Amino acid sequence: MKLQLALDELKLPEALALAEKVIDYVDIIEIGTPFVIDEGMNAVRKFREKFPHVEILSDEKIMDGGHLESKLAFEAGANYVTVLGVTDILTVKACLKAAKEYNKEVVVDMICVEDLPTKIREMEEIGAHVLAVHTGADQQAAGRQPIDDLKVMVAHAKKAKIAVAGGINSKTIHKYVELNPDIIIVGSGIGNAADPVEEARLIKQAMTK
Ligand SMILES: O=C([C@H](O)CO)[C@H](O)[C@H](O)COP(=O)(O)O
Repeated sequence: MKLQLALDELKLPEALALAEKVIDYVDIIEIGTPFVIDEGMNAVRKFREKFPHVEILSDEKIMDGGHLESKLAFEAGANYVTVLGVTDILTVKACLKAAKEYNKEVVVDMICVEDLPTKIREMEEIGAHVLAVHTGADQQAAGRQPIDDLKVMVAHAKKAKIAVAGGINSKTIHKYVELNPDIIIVGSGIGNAADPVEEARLIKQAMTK
């Protein structure tokens, strides 16, 4: 089970400094969507330079132009790029084509997908590498969590790797670990913690028990 650190809210120097502090507990560094909007692929390149052996995900949440936008991430050094499950299947296929050319992986973010079982089947049929259930920040503010979607994902996914995101922290990590996803994504739980290193340590400890 991998821990993905989502870097969403920081500027590049602060994000690099945070990652350096917690890197021992982190398997995948996510250049989060707000960070991508702010810094572009420059952030992916800087993290690739600084952490040559750590996996990097570019959270572009692609909605169109799947091949071109995936290529940007892979050429900058990302191992994974995200595409939205709610988009056209042609866009996801275009991301997968780029991933094959660069020997990288595509994560389908299932945020706002209404019929998860059908979408899971469609995404597995075309060979998506990772399927991520995700309760977004605005949904979290309305009190929602990704645990029920993760249960549906675990019941229906047969071959894709499974990821989960949405407000997870050291207090809630255990119920997600019990469902044994391949990747647990934590952003604000670590980034906004009073002691981010201790929070990352507790989360990783819960994942490795
Ligand atoms: O994908 C994310 C969100 O849409 C902002 O871009 C976050 O990276 C993801 O939800 C993890 O962050 P937390 O929910 O704060 O753990």
